[in-house]
Amino acid sequence: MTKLFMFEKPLGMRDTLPLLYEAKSAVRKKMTDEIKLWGYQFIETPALEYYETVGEASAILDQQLFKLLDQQGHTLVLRPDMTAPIARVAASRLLNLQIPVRLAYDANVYRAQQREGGRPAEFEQIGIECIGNESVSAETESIALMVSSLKAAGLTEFQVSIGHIGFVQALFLSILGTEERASVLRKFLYDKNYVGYREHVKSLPLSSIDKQRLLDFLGLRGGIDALQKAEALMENAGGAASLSELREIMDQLNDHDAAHLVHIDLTLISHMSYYTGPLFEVYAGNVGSPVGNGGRYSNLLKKFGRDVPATGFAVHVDKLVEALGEPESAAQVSCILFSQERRKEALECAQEKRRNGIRAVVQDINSVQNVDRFTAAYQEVELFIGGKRDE
Ligand SMILES: N[C@@H](Cc1c[nH]c[nH+]1)C(=O)O
Repeated sequence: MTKLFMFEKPLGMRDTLPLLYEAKSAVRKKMTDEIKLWGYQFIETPALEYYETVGEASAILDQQLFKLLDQQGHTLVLRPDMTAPIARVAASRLLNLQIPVRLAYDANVYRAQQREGGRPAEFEQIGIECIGNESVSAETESIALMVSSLKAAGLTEFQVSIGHIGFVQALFLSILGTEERASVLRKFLYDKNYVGYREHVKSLPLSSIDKQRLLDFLGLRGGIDALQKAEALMENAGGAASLSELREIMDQLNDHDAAHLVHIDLTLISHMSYYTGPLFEVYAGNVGSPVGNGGRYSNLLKKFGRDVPATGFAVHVDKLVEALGEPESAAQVSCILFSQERRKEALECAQEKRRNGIRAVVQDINSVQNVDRFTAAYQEVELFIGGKRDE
């Protein structure tokens, strides 16, 4: 008997059919090859982690975690990102061997979704983490490698925005006084709800000068001149160090020949609350949300007993594939149809093709119901049917 909902999947879960699978694996190969060329080492970690350690460190809303219980009664989570599991591995083992350590990953992560038709709850990220590197050059390398791996994947049109959470915090706290008020404004920025932000600022019990500063803050985007405007807006609010870090990063990106792809956006706020310094996002084509993002997180490793800063990025593979557009064509596959008496010839023909890197399907014609429909999916059809031809 057919069960109701037999073909349904849990909210946010998706199947990957052949065409998309091919596109993803091509992108995956190009990106991971590029990351390896920069000396990063790929690692794998389990999909399930303890809630109390990695789950809490992951800095994502609790309601977005998939939780379950193991046989011993411990709460487990499906990892919502790879940064926290990598911090766990690095802190427990790898940092004893080398500092800084450069690690990379290609893994599925899980974030529960509240609504139907929304975002995927399981998706693939390719990314890196550079752990224990104190200097600004770690951020620059992270951005430059993200740019380089996106280019390697074939992406030509994209824009990186870079901001600094330290600057936002310093400015907001100096004007608003409390973290609670600052967090309300940050939420508007995170949602990119600038109308809501403006309305909220106007309703605050502040001097008109301070209100204007908070409104002018929204304009701190663009080229290097945005940093000058930010300096003017700061009025001793602190945050000068953040701005000079950004200046330094932009300067260094010139040497990586990537500065033209990066612009300043001091209003940038991430969904990840562990960022402590520069943070960035990359947008491409007409994909509505970032294809990748990253930044510096200085306090995460402390949760695993190692007080070192780190930085990294992750690219959302499905969004990258979406930005790259439809693949030109499906993979080329030859179809070799045979009847029993010529099976050997058919197999030899297939072997020869495969040796030359050509994909080949070998199919007994007796099991094909409709030859035209079956062969329509293949680029080339060869027949080994009937009595052997006299050579
Ligand atoms: N883990 C972050 C991306 C990142 C990697 N390293 C630093 N940040 C995310 O999923 O959004």
